Amino acid sequence: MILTVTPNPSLDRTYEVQSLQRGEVIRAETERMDPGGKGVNVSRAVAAAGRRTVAVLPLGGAPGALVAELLDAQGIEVAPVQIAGATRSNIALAEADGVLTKINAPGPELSSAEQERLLETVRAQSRDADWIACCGSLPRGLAASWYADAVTRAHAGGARIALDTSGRALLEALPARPDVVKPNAEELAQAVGRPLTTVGDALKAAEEVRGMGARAVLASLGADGQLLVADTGVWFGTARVATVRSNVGAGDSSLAGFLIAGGSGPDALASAVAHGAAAVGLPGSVMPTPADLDPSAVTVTTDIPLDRELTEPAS
Ligand SMILES: Nc1ncnc2c1ncn2[C@@H]1O[C@H](COP(=O)(O)OP(=O)(O)OP(=O)(O)O)[C@@H](O)[C@H]1O
Ligand SMILES: O=P(O)(O)OC[C@@]1(O)O[C@H](CO)[C@@H](O)[C@@H]1O
Repeated sequence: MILTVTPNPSLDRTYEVQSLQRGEVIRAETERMDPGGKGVNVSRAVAAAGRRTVAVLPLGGAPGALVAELLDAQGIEVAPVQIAGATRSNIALAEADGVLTKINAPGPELSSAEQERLLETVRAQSRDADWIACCGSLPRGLAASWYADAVTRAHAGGARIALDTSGRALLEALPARPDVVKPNAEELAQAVGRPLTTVGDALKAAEEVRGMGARAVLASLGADGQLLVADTGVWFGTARVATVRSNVGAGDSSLAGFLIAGGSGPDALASAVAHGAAAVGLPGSVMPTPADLDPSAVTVTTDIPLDRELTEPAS
């Protein structure tokens, strides 16, 4: 079973617009709502693959009730922690040329009693978890060391931990030795404190993050693919993508693909890349089903193109 923990979930609202003009009223062509937050998306992708998953998340207010309803409609098993504050709503504005602008709200503040209930729910649910994916930003009230504590407790219970967060929450969790971390290029650049312009830069940064405690690093490099850096080897994966519709949740879909395929080695990387590529072809944060995957479009190699410039250099 893959347990996911999303301390700061969201109601994701995506609007497809022709283009953005600051200061203007922009009429959207389509709108959609998805239950969101990184761990929630991992659970949605794992469930779409027909595998068992439970999503632990605090929920509150009308947006929280809607997130619960949407997850229920998708058949996702949820272990909710009811909170007094309202779950946030995050906005994605998808322009016709493929550029996506995202506005992420800070989310509610969790009281100390709510924080305790969240940890207790994770503990109770983690008994039969093979993997625990701890994902996303921390809401106000949770200390930057929260993921570090969660990793330590989960390891004590025997589960493996995948961590997808950024900034201080990531840096403070690394010494607790998560089994895999999944930074994107920007998060990787932030973690090592320098810009990344080539695949080689990303590889060096990932090795440094392993030096800080991560057992393996699955670095997602947007359109440039993914790097898996582990003690068993280094692999680079890419996939052909016909149309990019929305990259919201592509990283989460990738992490789900990685965990579904065992969570280590080149086959897991191939699954991660196939899931990321399929996710970008779908609207909003719709997670791919096995029918959306095209394994024949995926290439995984140990021949790392160190000098290849990143399409979007990260700083
Ligand atoms: N423009 C693109 N073209 C092709 N593949 C893409 C593109 N964007 C993303 N992907 C695929 O999806 C994976 C994850 O994307 P990305 O690195 O943007 O994740 P992320 O920033 O963590 O996303 P999110 O936080 O929205 O889940 C990439 O490594 C790649 O395999
Ligand atoms: O603010 P965070 O927690 O860093 O990210 C939240 C979020 O952007 O991540 C998901 C995409 O990965 C979305 O469903 C959600 O809106």
